[in-house]
Amino acid sequence: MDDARLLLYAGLFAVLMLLLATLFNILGEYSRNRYAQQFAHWLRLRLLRRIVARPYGDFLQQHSGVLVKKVVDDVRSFVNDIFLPLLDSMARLTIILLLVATLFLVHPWIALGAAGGLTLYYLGIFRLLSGRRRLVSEQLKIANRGTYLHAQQLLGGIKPIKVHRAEEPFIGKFAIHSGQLAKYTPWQPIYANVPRHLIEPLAFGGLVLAVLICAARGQNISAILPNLGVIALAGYRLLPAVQLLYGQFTQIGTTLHALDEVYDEFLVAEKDEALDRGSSDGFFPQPPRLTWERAIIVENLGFCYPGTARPVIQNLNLVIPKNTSLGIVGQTGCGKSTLVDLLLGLHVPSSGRILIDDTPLGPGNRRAWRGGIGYVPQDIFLIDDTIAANVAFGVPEKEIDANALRRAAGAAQILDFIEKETPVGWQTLVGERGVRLSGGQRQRIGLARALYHQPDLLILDEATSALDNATEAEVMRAIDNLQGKITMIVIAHRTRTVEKCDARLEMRTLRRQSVPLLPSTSANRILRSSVSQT
Ligand SMILES: Nc1ncnc2c1ncn2[C@@H]1O[C@H](COP(=O)(O)OP(=O)(O)OP(=O)(O)O)[C@@H](O)[C@H]1O
Repeated sequence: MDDARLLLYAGLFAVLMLLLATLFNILGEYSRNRYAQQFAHWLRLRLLRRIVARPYGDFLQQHSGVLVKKVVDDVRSFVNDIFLPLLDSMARLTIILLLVATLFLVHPWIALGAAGGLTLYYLGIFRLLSGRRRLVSEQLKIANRGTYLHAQQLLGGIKPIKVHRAEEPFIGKFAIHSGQLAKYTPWQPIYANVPRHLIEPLAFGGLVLAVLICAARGQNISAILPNLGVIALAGYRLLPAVQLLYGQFTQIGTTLHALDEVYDEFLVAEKDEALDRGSSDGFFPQPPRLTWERAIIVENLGFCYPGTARPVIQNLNLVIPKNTSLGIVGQTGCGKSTLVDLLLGLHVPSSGRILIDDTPLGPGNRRAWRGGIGYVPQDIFLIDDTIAANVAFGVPEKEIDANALRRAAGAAQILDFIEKETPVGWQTLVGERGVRLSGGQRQRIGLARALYHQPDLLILDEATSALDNATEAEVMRAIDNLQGKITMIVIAHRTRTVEKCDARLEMRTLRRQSVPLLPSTSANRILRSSVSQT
């Protein structure tokens, strides 16, 4: 084989090797990123399940924007700015150890000196800046929360904000946090790169100084040149690797707030009592609905919201026989919706209990209990989807029963509107929170949703308040048709809305806790008497 051919083969082999190395690099990078993103997906889901499994009361304490940020932004930040750099650091550390080991074989003292010097230098600067890094991390945590919270508040409440011409104050609140983000984020790369900026002149100056000292001592410079060459080569190979490792640790340090946010959520959810039992593993079973024959019995029920000293309900006793209706009236703020939330198993009573026949309502059976309840709240929550999806709420699209939809919509007096007045009938999109519907239409869709699953117990919390007199009369007629067939609890401000109910409970606002509440003349008795009247 002549020289030219040998050269050609060698060249081709070298190019092939380079291509292979590039391919491995690309594959390695893809696998690493894929692994990290799969981990992020797993973490997001797990975190979301944990959050959703928390008791309803917890959601009254925390803004949903902050929870959304945890699931979306903090997990992304944790994986991209902590987890991936940690993975990289392992690889980087291996390279550094290999370089030092190679150098050790060539020149042990120089290897030890370089390793020791660099370690001391980087550790020193890392420690020196630790306070600043913590501060930046803390400020970024607050600013991140603030931007999410205020953006959500501004865009979620756009109607009243426009009407009250309050755009600027709301944008101003957002701007404060956004400004903090802009102020503290640029420090992240600065802290990461400070040692690099310093070490280059330091290292070069050190080499020059070594040469000058040798020259001053009259040593032969050419004798130390090989050593200096080894030092320069070590520095040339080692420095970028050490610098990258340092940069990654610094990035981790300034993003620790994301880890805090994710970790805190797991800590809260880890506490057994903080989880909705039955979904404590983060999965939500769908047990068959609870069957009951006789009555819902409320025994000495008391409830006080967490963090408040004043009970909203105290010593309440009540029997709601199956297939009867109970009307609840009372002045605003007296606890009607709270009582309903207790009956729905959303709050845990502070005292007393609720029995379904003889079974106390509790963590073990509340999902089964809710399976048989149709509930129409004061504010109907509509998803940005079709009318069909909103009525069948939570039923997968393919499993939606068209007959059940029509039956429920008919009873809620909304069938004609859906089928004759909307552009594409059941497939019409309602817009974010149902903005394309009137208040009355939203309420009737809410009622249809409650009736879709043919509940055993129908709870209407001011369900007809947004309807005009004629429509309310129509809806009430439909509801009255259910009298005697299912159990109903009807909350209303207007007494005439509940006049056809079998029993009526008049609730009153409780006074201060120190005053003995509900003696024989208070709401309990009114309730008992009104129930026993029927
Ligand atoms: N999450 C909460 N934390 C603390 N207190 C609360 C909470 N929710 C409601 N309250 C208080 O509990 C009391 C009862 O509220 P609830 O909503 O049950 O009244 P309501 O009778 O349904 O009123 P309305 O007729 O106006 O709907 C009120 O004084 C209210 O301020």
